[in-house]
Amino acid sequence: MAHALPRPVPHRAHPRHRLAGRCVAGTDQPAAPIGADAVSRPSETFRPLLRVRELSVRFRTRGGRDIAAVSEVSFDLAAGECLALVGESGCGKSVLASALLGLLPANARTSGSALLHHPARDAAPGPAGQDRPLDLLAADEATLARTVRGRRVGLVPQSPAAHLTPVRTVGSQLAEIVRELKGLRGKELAEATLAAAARAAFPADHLDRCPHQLSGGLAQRAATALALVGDAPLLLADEPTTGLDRELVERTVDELRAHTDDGRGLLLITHDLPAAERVADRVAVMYAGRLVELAEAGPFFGAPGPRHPYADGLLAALPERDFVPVPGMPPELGDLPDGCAFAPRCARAGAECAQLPVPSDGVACHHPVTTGRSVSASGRREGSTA
Ligand SMILES: Nc1ncnc2c1ncn2[C@@H]1O[C@H](COP(=O)(O)OP(=O)(O)OP(=O)(O)O)[C@@H](O)[C@H]1O
Ligand code: NI
Repeated sequence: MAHALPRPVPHRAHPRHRLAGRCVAGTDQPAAPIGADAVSRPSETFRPLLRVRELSVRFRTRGGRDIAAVSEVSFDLAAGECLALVGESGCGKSVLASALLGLLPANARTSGSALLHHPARDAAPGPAGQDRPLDLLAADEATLARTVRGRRVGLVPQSPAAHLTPVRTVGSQLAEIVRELKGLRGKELAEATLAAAARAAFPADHLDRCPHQLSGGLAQRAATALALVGDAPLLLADEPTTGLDRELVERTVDELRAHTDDGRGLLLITHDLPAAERVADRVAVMYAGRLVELAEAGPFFGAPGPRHPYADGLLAALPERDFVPVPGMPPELGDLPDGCAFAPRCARAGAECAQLPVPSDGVACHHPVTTGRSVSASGRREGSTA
């Protein structure tokens, strides 16, 4: 049975297609570069929703080894923007999202900053300092629990089953969140709960089921419905389309994209590059804990294509393209080289790759790719190969 969302967002209407190759949504500033040079970006008019600088996460194992899960990640997320975060399994995407929400385990140590702004109020700072951005990495647990999670930052978790209460129906969990965040009661609450389920294409006739009675795809939709209720200014969606068929993938990412209307932001963590191409304004590519490329989605998926050899390989691995996987395996995050971590898998690697590349103009590579590609992630032809 098809469970329709109220209004699928037409692909061509996305802001990215109006902005591709130009500026970050709603600003006069170019897209943020990665790495240390991002810090020096002009900031008088650019008011990002989220400004992450030099974010690192280290896990200390029982054996005393350090796992470098996230290293010196810097990026901005503008109001109204969808940023897709992509990269192979284990490269640190979920750890990054957990760090932003204060959900890391006790053996984790973070450094850097992640400033969450009040988009509407930042234009006119208030007298009592209430409008100052909140550093999510420095905030205490009470602040995160009371004012951030679900309210200022929503999360579609990667493992919905682990985040849903197993012994309560989806309907009661959804109603509880709607009551808490919207203050509704009685008939209005029932109607708003049904509407919240429909937003994530969760079928109304399954609301009386407990999470363990649901398929993986339905549990995913339940988690998405819960995350959307608060209309949080920033939404982190960690693999929100796992277990969904193509049509539902597209409906789900369109609904998430619609979340960015009215100046809200979306960080979409996904393995699904065609889904990222469909809705993202920009793409951040992560490898072994580092951002290796941060690019406008239009040129990245179309022409001239990605510039980091790893990003180029990720796109080439798609069935719609060359269907050739990136050779080799990602490195152990507990035993990273001093230089470029991708070098052992990179056909372009040379002696200079023993040094860590300094990010420049959105790419961290000593010898970025310069030739273009001709086919989009979804297989669409986008002009000739450069
Ligand atoms: N508590 C922990 N202790 C030690 N290492 C951890 C811990 N949690 C995560 N890691 C490691 O951090 C790395 C990054 O994991 P993460 O879950 O962020 O990857 P990911 O990019 O989200 O992958 P996937 O696409 O499979 O979800 C992995 O190597 C993982 O083993
Ligand atoms: Ni993950």
